[in-house]
Amino acid sequence: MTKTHEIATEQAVVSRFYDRLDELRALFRARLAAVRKSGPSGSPQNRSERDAFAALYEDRANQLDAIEDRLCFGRLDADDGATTYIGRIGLTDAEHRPILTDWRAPAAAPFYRATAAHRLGIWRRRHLTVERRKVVALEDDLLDVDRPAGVELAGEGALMAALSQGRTGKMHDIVATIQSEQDRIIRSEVPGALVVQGGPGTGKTAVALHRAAYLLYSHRDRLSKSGVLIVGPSRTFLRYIDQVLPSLGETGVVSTTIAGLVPGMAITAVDTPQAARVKGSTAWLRIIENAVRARERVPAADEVISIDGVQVVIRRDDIAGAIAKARRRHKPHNEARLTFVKEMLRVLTDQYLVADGQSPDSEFRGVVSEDLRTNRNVRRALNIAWFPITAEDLIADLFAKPHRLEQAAPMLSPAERDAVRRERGAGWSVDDVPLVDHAWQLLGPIDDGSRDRDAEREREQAVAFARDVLDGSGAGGGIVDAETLASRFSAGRVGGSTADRATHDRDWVYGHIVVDEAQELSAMAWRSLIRRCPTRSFTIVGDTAQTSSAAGTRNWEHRLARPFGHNVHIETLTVNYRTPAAISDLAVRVARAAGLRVSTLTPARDVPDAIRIEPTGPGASLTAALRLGVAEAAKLADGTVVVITSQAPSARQWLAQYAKTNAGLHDLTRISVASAQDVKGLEYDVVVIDEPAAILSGPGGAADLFVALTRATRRLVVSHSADLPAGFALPHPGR
Ligand SMILES: Nc1ncnc2c1ncn2[C@@H]1O[C@H](COP(=O)(O)OP(=O)(O)OP(=O)(O)O)[C@@H](O)[C@H]1O
Repeated sequence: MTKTHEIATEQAVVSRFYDRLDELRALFRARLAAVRKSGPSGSPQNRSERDAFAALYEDRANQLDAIEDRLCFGRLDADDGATTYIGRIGLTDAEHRPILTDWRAPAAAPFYRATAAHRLGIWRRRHLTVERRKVVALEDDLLDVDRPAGVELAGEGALMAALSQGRTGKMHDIVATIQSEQDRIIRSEVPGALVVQGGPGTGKTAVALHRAAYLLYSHRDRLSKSGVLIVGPSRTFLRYIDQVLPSLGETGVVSTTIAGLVPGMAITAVDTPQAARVKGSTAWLRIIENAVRARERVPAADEVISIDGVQVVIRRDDIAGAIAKARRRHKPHNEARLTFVKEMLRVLTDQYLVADGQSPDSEFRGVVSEDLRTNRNVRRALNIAWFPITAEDLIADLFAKPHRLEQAAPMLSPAERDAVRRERGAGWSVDDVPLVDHAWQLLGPIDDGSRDRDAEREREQAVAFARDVLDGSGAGGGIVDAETLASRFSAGRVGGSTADRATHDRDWVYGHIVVDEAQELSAMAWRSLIRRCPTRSFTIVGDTAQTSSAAGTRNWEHRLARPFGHNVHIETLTVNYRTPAAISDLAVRVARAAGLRVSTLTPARDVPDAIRIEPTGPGASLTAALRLGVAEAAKLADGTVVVITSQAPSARQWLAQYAKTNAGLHDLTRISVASAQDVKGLEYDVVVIDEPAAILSGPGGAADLFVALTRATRRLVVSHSADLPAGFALPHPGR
């Protein structure tokens, strides 16, 4: 058969898959519309079934809508004559016979694993390149050279084609070209923490995301209820990866940064390396506990308070007893405070009634207790003894008030305590987030009654709705009243998707957590994550050579031993799929010369003229870099350019001004400006680095320069007026 015929044959198959996809989309949309049309009436059971079906149809319709490009990308031909088509999702025909196999199904594994040496019963693996529903190319890997094939051998053509494409600013899935070392990790059933260590561009992020999709597929029952959390280094990074899982048909995943773990904390401050190191230590588990305990204290002396001429004494012994009683409840501080206050009010009410000549069982007991509760002096005295406080206030106080920190943190040296000193209102840093998170666990929310009021309002609405249902349907008949019905409604309520509920619940426990750029996490940040997944089912990806945070790690075993014990399995990726060989080699040389312990990197490809070094006059490097960036962007037919500089704010101003004065002259949408920190985990077609020596001597040091040097998929341009750091000398200098 000629190649054209082969393509036509495959086109017929692929068109059938798209027809079926369209049919299913229409089917689920119609079902969803029908369920929604049935309205809110019906028995409570009908109503909750209706909600469940609506959620199911909506999920499936959304999933089918998200799948469009490259629905089918592969075909396996087995020795026994069977043919299997591999796609992003599985499809069955109208008679429920499988026609397309999900890439995550066991039957699809040979597509990624089979080699000539280990054929796994497969003689041909075919890559289909499909653009807008049209089959445009075929590439075959013949695993049994004795078998004839109609088309020429294509080897790694599909992979190379994928790697050479212009970048769009969004990460794409790699489902059609996953390599076998990556597939092993994606499908790994390792319990506990699976660490994927690898140099830049080795596909760690891609592997982590595909593993999340794989786990959601193969452990759907468990994970669809608990959900998967993805933790990335920045919001920009999360935006960069946000299409990957939907394109694989998975929409129910929550993503966040460490900073985003505590809602409402705006990160505006940056810690010194010394402060970051101190704040990352698990000594804070004890320090914060001490700080909370310091808000539960027996006063120095008894206090006499007069209420309407009757005297009551707030006795130290009574306070000590009430504190002990409240602590025995093992509830968070703000919640346990209710027990403390209740106990003190009981004691004070007794005192008052006796002092007023009444019996302790007096019918006025309730009134007296309420008077005491609302009395300003009583309130103040009880607050001093058991202070209601938010997590943010507790931590801000520790930083701002040296005596409080000294009291809570005797294990820190005076220099360490000084390092974390910060005025109130000076803003939060990312290293503060795990501390506030831990404080929140020990404190809980302050109960100001608003939660009760909200719950009460919600309940009133539920009862009103239940009454309507009873009136409208004639159901109940004295067997069930509106209140009971309302309770049943709320018990069986469908409260949005798992991802929605997880996002809004601070105590949510996930079934699995994926952590990217995990080398940056401090020991305290690991605590925050473990609390969100106590089963310790984690995929952890990172590169210890790229660590820039002083609180991060350079050794996985060391950092993960405490939170995970022996449950840590480390895998390594070595092939660099991103950077052309010349750039990859340069980056490794510079990093090693700067003292980084860089993992071995084997570049998957090279491109000619990948490096250009541009010396400039003193002080002219940044402007030169920006001009070079603009020129590179003008040359690109597709793709993105970034100028990485330690002076990002000035560079942004320059670019904005340039855009104004050269309006219409250049398309500046392809070019952006960033610091080395900003580009962690990201990639661009062309990278222009301004003054590498300045990045090397900046806060992130060699790791930041290594990150900057490894972002380019096509070309690296270096602008410098200062001497280049060691390792830059090119074996064959670029122009
Ligand atoms: N099997 C593959 N097929 C096609 N593209 C791949 C494959 N593996 C990785 N890539 C591509 O290589 C690039 C680098 O991958 P990725 O960002 O996952 O690397 P990384 O190891 O996380 O890098 P870094 O440490 O710099 O963040 C991406 O464009 C990714 O799509």
